[in-house]
Amino acid sequence: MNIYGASGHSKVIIDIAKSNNILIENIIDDDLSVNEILGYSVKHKVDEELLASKTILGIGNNSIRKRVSELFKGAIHQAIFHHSAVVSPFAIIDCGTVIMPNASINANAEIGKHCIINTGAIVEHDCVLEDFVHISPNSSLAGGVKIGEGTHVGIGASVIQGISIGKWVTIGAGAVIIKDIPDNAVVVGNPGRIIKYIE
Ligand SMILES: CC(=O)SCCNC(=O)CCNC(=O)[C@H](O)C(C)(C)COP(=O)(O)OP(=O)(O)OC[C@H]1O[C@@H](n2cnc3c(N)ncnc32)[C@H](O)[C@@H]1OP(=O)(O)O
Repeated sequence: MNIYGASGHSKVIIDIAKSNNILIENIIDDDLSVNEILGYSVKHKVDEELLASKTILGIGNNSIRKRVSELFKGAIHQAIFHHSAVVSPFAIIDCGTVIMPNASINANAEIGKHCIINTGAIVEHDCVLEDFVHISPNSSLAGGVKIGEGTHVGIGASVIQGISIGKWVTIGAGAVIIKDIPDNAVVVGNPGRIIKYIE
């Protein structure tokens, strides 16, 4: 497996690979100042061979992860799960998605491509997450929540059952979402209130 990006997020991906005995073949980053991560050397050459190879994107920022994914010409590594994550056999998890330690994904949840379900996050039954979503550590989605492309749910946030959250929304740390949220909104607090929109 290749990992593109040598960030903090990549460190946890390396942990997951090691926990599953997945061989890490290359770690690549276009930042020439980054030469090593957790004892692995970092390469900088992004060539056609790499872009045709199955790769996990170690990029935490959702919009940058989307932009970089478009370079990979359909070569996406399967989803990877830390061995401590609990993933229902009735859940559907698409390629490139990373499920961090102690996360739980319950029955009939559907998670798109290149999502991050971070440490200890809970995605309850019947949730539907589009591509490039990030559910931060210790945040919880109750049953049947829908989340649009590129949305970031901040650390420790909660979303009650049946809520629809739009695309490219930012939910602040610790927010409690009890109403539907439109695209591009930034929401904070309990109950969650929209403070601005970011295109
Ligand atoms: C493994 C990992 O590290 S995963 C990464 C996890 N990271 C996160 O969860 C980060 C989530 N980000 C946040 O919570 C941010 O504060 C954001 C995105 C909501 C807002 O950030 P900014 O756009 O920079 O807003 P800014 O800091 O200027 O705050 C604007 C207002 O909202 C308030 N505010 C910001 N964040 C929050 C929050 N989480 N809860 C309550 N109020 C908040 C500020 O106090 C400020 O209020 P004021 O105008 O009355 O002074």
